[in-house]
Amino acid sequence: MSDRISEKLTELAKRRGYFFQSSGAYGGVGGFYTFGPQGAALKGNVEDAWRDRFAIAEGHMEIDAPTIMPEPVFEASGHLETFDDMLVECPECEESHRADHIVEDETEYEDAESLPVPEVEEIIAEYELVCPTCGAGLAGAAIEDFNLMFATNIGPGDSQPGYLRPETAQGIFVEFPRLKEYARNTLPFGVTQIGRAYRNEISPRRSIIRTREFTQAELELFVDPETSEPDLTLVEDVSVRLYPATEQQADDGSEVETTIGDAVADGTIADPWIAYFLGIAQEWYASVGVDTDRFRFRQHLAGERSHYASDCWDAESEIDGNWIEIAGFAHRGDYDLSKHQEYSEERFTVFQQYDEPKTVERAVVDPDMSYLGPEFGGDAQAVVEELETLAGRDRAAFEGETVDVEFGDETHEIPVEKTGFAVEEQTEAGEHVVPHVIEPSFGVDRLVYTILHHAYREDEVAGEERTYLDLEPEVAPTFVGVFPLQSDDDLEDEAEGIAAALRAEGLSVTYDDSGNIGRRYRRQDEVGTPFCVTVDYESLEDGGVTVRERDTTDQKRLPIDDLPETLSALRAGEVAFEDLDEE
Ligand SMILES: Nc1ncnc2c1ncn2[C@@H]1O[C@H](COP(=O)(O)OP(=O)(O)OP(=O)(O)O)[C@@H](O)[C@H]1O
Repeated sequence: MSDRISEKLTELAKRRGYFFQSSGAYGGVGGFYTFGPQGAALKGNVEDAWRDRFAIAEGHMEIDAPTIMPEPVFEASGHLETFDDMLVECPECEESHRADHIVEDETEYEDAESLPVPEVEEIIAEYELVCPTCGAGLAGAAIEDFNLMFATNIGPGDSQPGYLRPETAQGIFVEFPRLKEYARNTLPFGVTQIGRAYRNEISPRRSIIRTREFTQAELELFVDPETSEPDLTLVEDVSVRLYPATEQQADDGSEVETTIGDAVADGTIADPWIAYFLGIAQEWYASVGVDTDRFRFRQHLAGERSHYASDCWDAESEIDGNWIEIAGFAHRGDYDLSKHQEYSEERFTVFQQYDEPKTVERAVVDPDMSYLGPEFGGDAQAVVEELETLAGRDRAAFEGETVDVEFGDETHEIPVEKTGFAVEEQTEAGEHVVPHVIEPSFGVDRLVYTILHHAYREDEVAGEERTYLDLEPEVAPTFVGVFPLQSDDDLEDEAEGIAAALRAEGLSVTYDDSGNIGRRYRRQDEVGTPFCVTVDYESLEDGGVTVRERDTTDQKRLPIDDLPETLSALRAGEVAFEDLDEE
């Protein structure tokens, strides 16, 4: 069944309102999907569950930044320069493809993305690789670096270029100087964001797995590299399946079944913060319905990592026999904040107090800079601050006859004696630290896809084939379906009353009175609704209804008056259906 699930799921998703290609009235456009009523509800529930675990339970903040940001942000972040994929255009049919994906699909190379372009061109020629669309040979076709960001103009004219953000993270990094104030200048602290990201993917494919607009849930944890540590006792017993770089490189390498505690102890996971997040992610993924037998964490190979990341692991789920990345966990060092500090006017540091004051030698400058001249526009204090950062950072800069001071857009050469430069012993209470960043970055769409795929079931009920989604109650778009057995005013009134009472209890309810009861059950099974309630003529006499459980199709007669309480307890997992007493 496995290799057909994706196709069946795409069909089911469209028919039952999970997701479908958008703008269909105009022929559709590749890489854009609309989540229908069921899909939007499932996605919303997944996002709420993520927020509960990664923001609220961890005590982190959540922000909501714009999706369009000005060009300097992406100059600083490096996206303008390097956020490229390898584009190869077929000389025959002119279809665009990702050259690295063609190489990975057709040869033994597993990580072509990290190879230099000329090497990929050589591999294409050597293996005589062909266009996946028309079969024409690709040897000799030039590979182009294609930047994935969508460009736009902010305001009329083209004087202020902007970009749709390719990740939510930059919206957090650029606001760091303000966010650290909200954290009362104390490390570590975390900032989360759930929002849209945009990448002009060369060939979007495989349904909502690779799209051009998607949702990310990201957490940026800002830590002091010297002093901040996670509490690993909270996750040490969590069982995980790891695929470390060493195993991937070994001839007969395989995944390792271990616990977070053991993986840290034997060095398989070197970074304690990454270990911490893998532990909580493992448990959280299971709670929203990822099948942990079809889930693993894979470490990036050295060549695959971004140059600034000291370690990186991906969460991967198995879909029709292939592993797909659904989240990345990276230790990004001080790269992001240092870059924004370098390119902007702000300070991206936190003052970290020493346990005890230290005596240090420091270059100091004369605070009275008024004699520097009119070119500083009376803003001598800003020059002093500039010099102080220079003094603190780089003593060597003072060894010449002049020092270069960058101020405004210009570099000024200032004679050392005019700066009042001297070395003095000072007692310092602490220092300005550029925090390091640990980033768990979750893709919501790929997770929604994984949840649906892993929940897809086919069985037989009363001699008929049935399809159902074994969704966790916490994320299922509808928790309970309520039906009158037949078209009858009294039954309908009673059923509508029950639906209203359940909604008032905070449960998501679908009321359905169309078609025969068997079809209504099938409909809810396919949507993944855990329970259905049917009102029949006896209900009007004895105040009881039939409650049916999705997976087993077992039915029980339960009192109407208790339904809100009983169903809430079932949703919260406080009681199991099989343990409920019948009327
Ligand atoms: N085009 C996309 N469509 C849907 N989700 C995406 C897409 N690109 C990235 N994501 C999601 O965002 C998460 C974090 O983004 P990241 O930059 O690490 O992805 P990536 O390594 O570039 O992904 P890939 O290698 O598959 O392009 C991914 O794990 C994935 O779940």
